[in-house]
Amino acid sequence: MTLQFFFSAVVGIYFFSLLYSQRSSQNAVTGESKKELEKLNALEKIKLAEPLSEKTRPKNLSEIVGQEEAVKALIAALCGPNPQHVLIYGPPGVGKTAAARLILERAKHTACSPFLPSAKFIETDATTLQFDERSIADPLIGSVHDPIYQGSGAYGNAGVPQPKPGAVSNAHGGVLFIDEIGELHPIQLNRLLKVLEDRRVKFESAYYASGDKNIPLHIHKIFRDGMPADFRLVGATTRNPEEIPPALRSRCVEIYFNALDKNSVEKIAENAAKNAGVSLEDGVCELISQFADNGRDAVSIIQTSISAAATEGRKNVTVKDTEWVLQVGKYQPKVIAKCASEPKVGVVNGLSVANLSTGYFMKIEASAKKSANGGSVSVSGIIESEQLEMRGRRLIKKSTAKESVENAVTVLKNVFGINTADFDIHINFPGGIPVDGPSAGIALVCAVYSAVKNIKMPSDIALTGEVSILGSVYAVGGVASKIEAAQNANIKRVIIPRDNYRRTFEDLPIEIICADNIKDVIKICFNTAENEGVYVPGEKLMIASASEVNSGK
Ligand SMILES: Nc1ncnc2c1ncn2[C@@H]1O[C@H](COP(=O)(O)OP(=O)(O)OP(=O)(O)O)[C@@H](O)[C@H]1O
Repeated sequence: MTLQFFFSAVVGIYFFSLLYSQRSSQNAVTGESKKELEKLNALEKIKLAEPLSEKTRPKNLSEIVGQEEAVKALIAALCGPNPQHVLIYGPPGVGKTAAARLILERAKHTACSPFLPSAKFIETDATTLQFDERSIADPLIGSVHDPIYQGSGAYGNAGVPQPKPGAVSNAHGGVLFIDEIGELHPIQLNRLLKVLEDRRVKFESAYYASGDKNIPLHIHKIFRDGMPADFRLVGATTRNPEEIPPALRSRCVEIYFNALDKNSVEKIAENAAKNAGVSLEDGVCELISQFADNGRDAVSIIQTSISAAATEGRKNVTVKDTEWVLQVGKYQPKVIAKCASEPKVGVVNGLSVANLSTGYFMKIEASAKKSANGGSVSVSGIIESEQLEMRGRRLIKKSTAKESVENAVTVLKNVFGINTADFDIHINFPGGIPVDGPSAGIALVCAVYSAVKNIKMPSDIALTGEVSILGSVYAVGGVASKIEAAQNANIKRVIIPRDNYRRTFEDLPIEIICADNIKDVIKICFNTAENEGVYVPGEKLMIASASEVNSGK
């Protein structure tokens, strides 16, 4: 009896002290939490003014400058009754993110759109989405927090696995924007594609048992049916289309954003100042456009100029303010290549393109010296090879420009009977512009032809087109962007492959001439009064008018 009483007393004291320590630790936690909550509320009350970056941001799609076609394509893809997934290509800072943000707002105001007013725009960046092989934490797709990782939380103690939604579920019913989507790990991309297919995320856990009564109903439902993830994907990338996995490309509408021209950069600076409620002295926008490579640079220069003016209590930005910003920011003026005013021997205007959307005007130079030693061909100014990161693989690509030079030399032999072994030929690509070899084909033939024959190449013509070793001219990519680059360089005529011709080119303020064969190209370029008497292959013709050539006469 005494022993029984003793044991009951010990057990009683044990449970009392356990209860007491639980109560006191609960009190301590509640007290600590109260203090933290007060601190958080105090932080919430502190508000700085709206950041300039938000004030200056475009407020609607009409403020997205220089991307009219791309914005039209975005509206078609996302604002109709059946929105599609979209992949946006384009250089950095040209409005891809800004346009994607605004497109959902437009869709919400379109009667036939399935996006509800509450639809969310979830933004994430693939470069910050770390890939976790064990899927313990996956901010993109979501993950299951197994009890072992939850510690002593309520679910952890009860042995309940907890599914955590990722960005794909947070975007349910809205748009998921993934910047730099080309940087996603291949396994992350495969998981994303599966979600696009199923429109929900399926979770698995070794801790889940369908008959476990401890597990709450909502968790049973998630494991059984998956978590909803019906959204439209908008991926943006600065990479080239061929570097993006075909499985992703085939599920998306592909839209191209252009590099911005001088006028667009000026307009962006002007709009940013207007949105910030600041006036600009004449010449500020013009000055910015000489230094800013893209819209982001323009806005950033404007923002700092506004801040500089504000330190003196002004709401107007002067040219001096901006000059100071450019000087302290070590901005360098952009070099905009223009065509030469005089024709020259061996100097040809070429056109190239990056991302299929950014055209470049570039010079190609050739010299040919008589050789007594069997001749030689050398090339300078090109990158010999480039390394591509492609879905986890590293590829080394040989320069296609070098191969094109070899093709051009063969064309001179095969088509024009020129013995190139009589010359030391040097071809130079000045300016460090990326050269897409095949499309420089016809320009290369003209450069070497001009150098070998010692006849001048007109300075107002630019060329793009691939040439076969038998002289046919083949279609190339990015012709519209190349023509735009030619216009900016004050070019008057552009020779393009006939298969690249589009009716819309008729409305351009620049003459577009189509060619099927390299002989046509040589006639157009060299059969000029200035070259009278110089050998030009084929019968001697007057330069055909653009309409004659374009209609194939
Ligand atoms: N075409 C444009 N029209 C209007 N504003 C622009 C344009 N391009 C850039 N901007 C301005 O620059 C800011 C940054 O541009 P944005 O983030 O949209 O570029 P991005 O193309 O998405 O670049 P990145 O690939 O580096 O993310 C925008 O918030 C906007 O203020």
